[in-house]
Amino acid sequence: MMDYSTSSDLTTKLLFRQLFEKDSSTYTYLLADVGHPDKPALLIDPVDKTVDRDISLVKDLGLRLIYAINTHVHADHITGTGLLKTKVPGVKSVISKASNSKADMHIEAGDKIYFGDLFLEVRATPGHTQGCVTYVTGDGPDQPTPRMAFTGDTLLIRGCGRTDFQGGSSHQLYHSVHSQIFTLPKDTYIYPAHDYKGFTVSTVGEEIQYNPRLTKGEETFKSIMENLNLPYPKMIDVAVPANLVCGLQDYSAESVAATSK
Ligand SMILES: N[C@@H](CCC(=O)N[C@@H](CSS)C(=O)NCC(=O)O)C(=O)O
Ligand SMILES: [Fe+2]
Repeated sequence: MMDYSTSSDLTTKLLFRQLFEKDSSTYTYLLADVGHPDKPALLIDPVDKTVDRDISLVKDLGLRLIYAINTHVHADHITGTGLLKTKVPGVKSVISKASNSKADMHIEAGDKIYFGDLFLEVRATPGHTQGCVTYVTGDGPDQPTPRMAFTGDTLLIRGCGRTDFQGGSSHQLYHSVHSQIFTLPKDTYIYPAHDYKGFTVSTVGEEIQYNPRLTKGEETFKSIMENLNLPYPKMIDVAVPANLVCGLQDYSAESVAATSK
């Protein structure tokens, strides 16, 4: 009798959705282990404005949301992680220790964030901000998972995050990308936190070959970054202080305590 448990069946354990918030051109990612009886799920870089959409999708798919994760302290929109905590019981907020922000869990390089049998591994990729991290999918015990890197604003498709505020450093960003992202297998999918040109996904191999900034030597890269002449994000003065407390704009003692416990 034929064995139909082919490798494509084995990869169906990971449920993956890419979601978009149009005002800030932000991607939010939903991942879940649907092979696990609880169907545990996580959201990467949720936006406050689209939290209800995300919760509704989680419900439709019968998932149990356990983590709301940020790649960094965003400057252009308010994170949905704090709001998700108030709307979905049991959700834990996650951000890097180096971001110096309030969250339930502070992660650092090498940590693994498990959802069911699957996990995300943390890589420190500072440069756009001091606390930027990239989350890379890892395999379950006996199931291969498509390899994906959630790069936040460190590596964008054919671009990269700016380095002119929030402790940014083009020297650090250059080395983060070359040592932590470009060393991943070339077929690793790149999923960034934003896209302004209509791209949705790239690969490590594609960016090594075609990224117009990061294919250059470091000195040329620094010069490109110094001459971007981008206006500051419109929401920076509101977004950064709010995102340092998980996106909750209510600074009452109860709310901050709830966010940081
Ligand atoms: N116009 C937008 C902000 C655009 C912007 O500055 N994007 C950031 C990522 S969000 S912190 C960035 O790093 N861009 C790099 C680039 O090359 O575009 C707004 O006003 O919100
Ligand atoms: Fe950013």
